[in-house]
Parts: sequence; structure tokens; C-alpha cells
Amino acid sequence: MEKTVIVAGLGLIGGSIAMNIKKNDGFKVIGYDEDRQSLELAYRQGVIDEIASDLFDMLPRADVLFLALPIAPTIKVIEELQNVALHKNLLVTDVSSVKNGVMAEAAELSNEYITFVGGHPMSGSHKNGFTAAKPHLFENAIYVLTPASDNNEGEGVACIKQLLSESKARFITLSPKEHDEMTAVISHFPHLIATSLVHQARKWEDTHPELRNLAAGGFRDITRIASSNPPLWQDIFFQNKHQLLPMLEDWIEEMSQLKRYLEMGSKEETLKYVTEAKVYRDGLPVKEKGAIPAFYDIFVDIYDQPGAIHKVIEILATADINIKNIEILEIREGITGVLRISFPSGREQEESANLLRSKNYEVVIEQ
Ligand SMILES: NC(=O)c1ccc[n+]([C@@H]2O[C@H](COP(=O)([O-])OP(=O)(O)OC[C@H]3O[C@@H](n4cnc5c(N)ncnc54)[C@H](O)[C@@H]3O)[C@@H](O)[C@H]2O)c1
Ligand SMILES: O=C(O)C(=O)C[C@]1(C(=O)O)C=C[C@@H](O)C=C1
Repeated sequence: MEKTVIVAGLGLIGGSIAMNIKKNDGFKVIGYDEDRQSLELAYRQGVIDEIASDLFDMLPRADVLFLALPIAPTIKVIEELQNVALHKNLLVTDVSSVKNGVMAEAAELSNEYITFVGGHPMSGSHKNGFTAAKPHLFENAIYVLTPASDNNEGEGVACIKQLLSESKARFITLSPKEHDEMTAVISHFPHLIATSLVHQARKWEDTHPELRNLAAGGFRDITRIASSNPPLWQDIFFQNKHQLLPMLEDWIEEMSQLKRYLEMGSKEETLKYVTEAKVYRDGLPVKEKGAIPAFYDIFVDIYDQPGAIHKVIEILATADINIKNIEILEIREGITGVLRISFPSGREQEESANLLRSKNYEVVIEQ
């Protein structure tokens, strides 16, 4: 029998979830969002089968509810679920980037029809809204599940995996605490620092108006995430502030230590500090999505000439090589730029590098 799934919040994550559920047969997808335009666009594109004007009126029909709203409204909906009159089982899951507040609210639920399994796909973007949603967003990404202590949690986990089986996400189960500690380290805290680096640059621009034109690959790479959706990140920082506050203390102490190294001319300690960071960073997994992007990359030097990028792509396409992603890292008038091309496997990576080198391109392989 067809199951009914409601996706509440049809933005970047909810839209991508709905696109993946629609790849399966046997599910009817109903969309709910306060933004009418997103709903209508999703309906027109066939990503949802029906629009819900009111979430709670629609719930008695549903088998599964995906909460893909910002975190604060997600918690509010969970609180209100307690009083919904249901006549059949409802599996509720969310996608929030921080789990403690959500799971604490879910633990209060005593509605006998509801099973709650927390979720968080470790993949996203600095873009937001339905127009940024894409079906392959979760490919190779870790998808964390944080089941509540409920008898039906095994069934709930299995159902979520089945609904998203086409997404190619890799599911793991964690406790909310473990999840929030780790995401604070590899996602929330770096975001805080990236944001502060942008502020620092902004201040310097008053006295150095050319500064923004100097900002090249390094600054852009490290601050990309500072272009993310501000209300989302305000929400994340406050939801996970118990993890972030001690980390900020540590960071301030670490910066003071670095300051002391520079003041005292401690070159050896500074070299050790930089080297240890490089060794750790180089050892992070690069073959799966997660903290570091998932693909097998090559870097190709190109010149700022009409058709330069097209030529490189044509060489690879003619050899039937499957490209996953292309990024222009830097190209300024009249000088060499760098094209980062990502492949799904090491075989394509090596084959492409050899092919392009045989045509006299400078190619570097990311190890
Ligand atoms: N952006 C990321 O990289 C990322 C990654 C993983 C998880 N998440 C989590 O996913 C959730 C959604 O984030 P997103 O990036 O998809 O945001 P988004 O802004 O793209 O989407 C949120 C959607 O929710 C709707 N919405 C907001 N408040 C609402 C309300 N009260 N009632 C009805 N609709 C409402 C908005 O109109 C929007 O369409 C957040 O909880 C976030 O923590 C985000
Ligand atoms: O790739 C990005 O732009 C992201 O910020 C994605 C990112 C992350 O920090 O890795 C951001 C928040 C989510 O909760 C999960 C993933």
C-alpha cells in the first residue's frame, strides 16, 4: 500500500530529501512550507505530489514526517505533535544540524502513535532554499541517525534508510551528545572562525581599499562557508553553544600561544605547529564526503583565453571520462588559472591526468 510522507520545509535539505524519496515507488510526497513559492515550484517540478496548507491537519494521513525546517521551528513542531490526534503510527524524523534540543523535546513526546528518530545529513551548501536543492546532495555523504530510546527505533531507522535508499548516503548511528560534540569541532566552530576572518578582512579594507582584489584562493577557500544562510547559523550557534563556548576558550588560549611564539621568535615551535596541522589535515579521509569533499581531484593549469576550459573538458569527454565536478579556482585577466576537476574514482583521476599531460597540460593530482 502507498505510504504518505510529509516533508515540512522544502528548502535546500527538505527539497533534496523530497527529490530522493520521489525516486522510489510507493510513496506519496506531500510538501509543507511557509513559503508558497517554494511549494508551487516543487509541485510544478513533480518533486511533491500535493501541497499541505496546514501541517497539523495533514498529519493524520501521514506515515512519515520529515522535519526539514530551521532548528527552532523543528523543536516547536515536535512539542506540538504531542496533542495531534492520530489513528495510525507516524514516524517522525528531522535533519537539524544540532541534536540536543531536538532530542530533548522528542523525549517528552508520549503520543503512543509517534516514533522519533533524529537525523542529520552531513552534506549541504552555503546556498539555501528550494532552488538550491539537488537530488545528488547526499551522495557519499555521512547521514547521522540519532534514534530516541523507543521500542520501534529499529523499524524507524530501517524505514528512513529505505526512503533515502537512492540518495547513496552512508548512514551511521550516534548518540545526540557524540553528534553535537563532533559537529561542533568539524562544522560549527570552523564556521564561527570563517565568519570572524571575514570580519577581520572587512576592517582592514577601510585602510587598504585594494584588499578585496588581493583575496585569492586561500582566503576564498577558508571563508566560503561564511557566505551561508545567516539565520540558519545563528540558530546552530545557539543550539550548540554548550559545545562552542569551551572551544572558544581553548581557541583564545591557542591564539595567545601562537602570539607568544611570534613575539619570542620561537621559529621551531611555529614550524612544529604548522607541520602537525598539515600532517593531520593531509590524513583526513578524502574519498568520502564529510569533513573534506569526496572526490578524486586533479588540478589543471589553464590560461584566460576564450575556449580554454571547453578544450580541457572536450579532451576528457572524447575519452568518455565521467566528470563529477568542475571548479575554477582562480582565473584573472591574462594569467594562468587553475581548474579543479573531480572524478568518481582514482582510475578516472589517473587516466585524465595522463591524457591531459600527453596534450602538454600542467596537471597536479591531489593525493
Ligand atoms: N544548509 C546546510 O548545509 C544543512 C546541512 C544539513 C542539515 N541542515 C539542517 O537542515 C535544516 C534546514 O536547513 P536548509 O539549509 O534546508 O534551510 P533552507 O532555508 O534552505 O530551508 C528551510 C525551509 O523551511 C521553511 N521554513 C522556515 N521556517 C518555517 C516555519 N516556521 N514553517 C514552515 N516553513 C518554514 C523555509 O521557507 C525554507 O523553505 C536546518 O535544521 C539545518 O540545521 C542544513
Ligand atoms: O558544505 C557546506 O557548505 C556546509 O556548510 C555543510 C555543512 C558542514 O559544515 O559541513 C553545514 C552544516 C550542516 O549541518 C552539515 C554540513
